[in-house]
Amino acid sequence: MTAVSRETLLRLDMYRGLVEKWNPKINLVAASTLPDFQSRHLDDSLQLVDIARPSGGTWLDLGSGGGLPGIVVAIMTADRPLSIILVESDRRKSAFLRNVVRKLSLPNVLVISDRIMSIPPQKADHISARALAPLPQLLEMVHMHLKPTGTAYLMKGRTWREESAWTKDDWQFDLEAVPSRTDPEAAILKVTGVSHA
Ligand SMILES: C[S@@+](CC[C@H](N)C(=O)[O-])C[C@H]1O[C@@H](n2cnc3c(N)ncnc32)[C@H](O)[C@@H]1O
Repeated sequence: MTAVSRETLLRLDMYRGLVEKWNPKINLVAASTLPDFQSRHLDDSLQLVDIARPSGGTWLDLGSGGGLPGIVVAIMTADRPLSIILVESDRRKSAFLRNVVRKLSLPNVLVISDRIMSIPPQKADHISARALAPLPQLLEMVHMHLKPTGTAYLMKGRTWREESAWTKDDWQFDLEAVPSRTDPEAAILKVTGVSHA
């Protein structure tokens, strides 16, 4: 991670505290992963900001859950003209996300409590998704919500190669797989130019 301000570190710490506080009630992350929150969740999300280096426009995080990676992106880019939208269908998790946005005084973050395919097309410059769905379903969502010139960052585990093969008959897209810093079997799939085959 590049050098960050004291305010950013404070916000990351407050975020971790809120996840720890609410996790027993709403299961934001697997309880077994809480002791490793930094390496399993924060570092995993932080690498996305280094890869994408967003300077402005809109960032749409699909299926945000407890805010990974969306809240982390919002914390790291709070001084940039980037509008962030978190989409999460679970009402309790959306309420948690709104609470985090308020407590951390995060500017430019909107939480939409609805299903991804039920909201109007967002024409986003950047899309992220972590632990949400298999690649064919993610491409459907990305196709609906990404600008033609935008980039999606799909955080995938060890099955990403197989999942890419499942998409061949239905989708055309350009893909660059960036190896994950936190898991040697995982990758961040940088996807552009999504269209039906
Ligand atoms: C496995 S969790 C992952 C959450 C978070 N991205 C993370 O990595 O910790 C998937 C989340 O996506 C949400 N979700 C699943 N399908 C969705 C949909 N169609 N629209 C909106 N949210 C959805 C679920 O409610 C859940 O919170």
